[in-house]
Amino acid sequence: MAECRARATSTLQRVRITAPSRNIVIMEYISRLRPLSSGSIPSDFHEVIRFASSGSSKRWTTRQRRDPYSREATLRNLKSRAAFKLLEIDHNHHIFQRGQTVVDLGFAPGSWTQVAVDRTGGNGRILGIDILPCIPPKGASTIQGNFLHVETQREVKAFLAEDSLGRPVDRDALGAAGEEVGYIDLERQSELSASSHQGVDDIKPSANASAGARVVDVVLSDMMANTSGNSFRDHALSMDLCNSALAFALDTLKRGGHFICKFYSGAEDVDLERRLRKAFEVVKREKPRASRSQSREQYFVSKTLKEGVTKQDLYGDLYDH
Ligand SMILES: C[S@@+](CC[C@H](N)C(=O)[O-])C[C@H]1O[C@@H](n2cnc3c(N)ncnc32)[C@H](O)[C@@H]1O
Repeated sequence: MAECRARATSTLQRVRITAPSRNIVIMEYISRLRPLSSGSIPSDFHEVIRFASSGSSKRWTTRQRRDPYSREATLRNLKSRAAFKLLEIDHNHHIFQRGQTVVDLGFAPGSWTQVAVDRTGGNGRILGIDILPCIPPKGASTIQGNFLHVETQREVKAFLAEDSLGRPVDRDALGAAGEEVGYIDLERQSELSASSHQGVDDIKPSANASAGARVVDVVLSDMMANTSGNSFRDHALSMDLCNSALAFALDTLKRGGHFICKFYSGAEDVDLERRLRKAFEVVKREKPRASRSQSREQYFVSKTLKEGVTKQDLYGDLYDH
């Protein structure tokens, strides 16, 4: 069954890559005309954090209203309060630089993606993946699919291997300077180009796509399904997601690249930490202040991929696809 479905909304362009097994459709946000101004992402976010309380109100809505991170996220046009976790991690560990390629696993609703777009200076290459359908934040491309499925990961690698995909788009190439290009124009343009030359609908993955091109500077994973209340089950699922994300990162990160992943603490997180230490120069556990104190979530911040480490070194043939 196709996991990645075609979706189109205004200012989105449909891009088809011919994957080995089937056609997939990826949403590429073509309108990089108005990247987030740096003023949209709080540089004074620690001021917000200072006012945070761990206050436990009974009702979620009341909690949201009282939560300074939620209020601040709304004011700053951020998709969710989760942005403040990544902002704190970046503040402490200096993850992002201008022009980087960033893969954001479990991106929806998109606040980490917004931070990545902003922190890479509006000219980075940002790709989000989520099992849920979600409109890409401005300046990012997204793929909908279950990241635990081999096919989804192949599609992500095929996208990354095509250097032209997900890059900032030249406004003048799309329409007259200063003019907003609408969805219908983009659709029409896409139809026209498909008939006249090799357009985005005909791009074949490069030969190195399935081998995993090492073009990524940062892999983020905030993936987690809704918690079930069964802490053993939640921990086990979280470990599956983290290990899958790490195996992917080892295939796609450049040497010196960084990997940040959320995990639900439990008996097996020491095994994950051991693997991370084999692969990265620096590994830290973080509990950002925006992470609710009653939640078992924590983050591994792993910096500087060591030379020559492969997923086979850490997992044998477990993720051999
Ligand atoms: C906590 S949310 C991420 C929030 C996001 N970082 C943000 O800032 O908006 C976790 C996301 O992981 C996604 N997710 C969970 N399991 C997944 C899977 N197997 N494949 C892809 N996405 C998954 C969920 O759909 C959800 O959107």
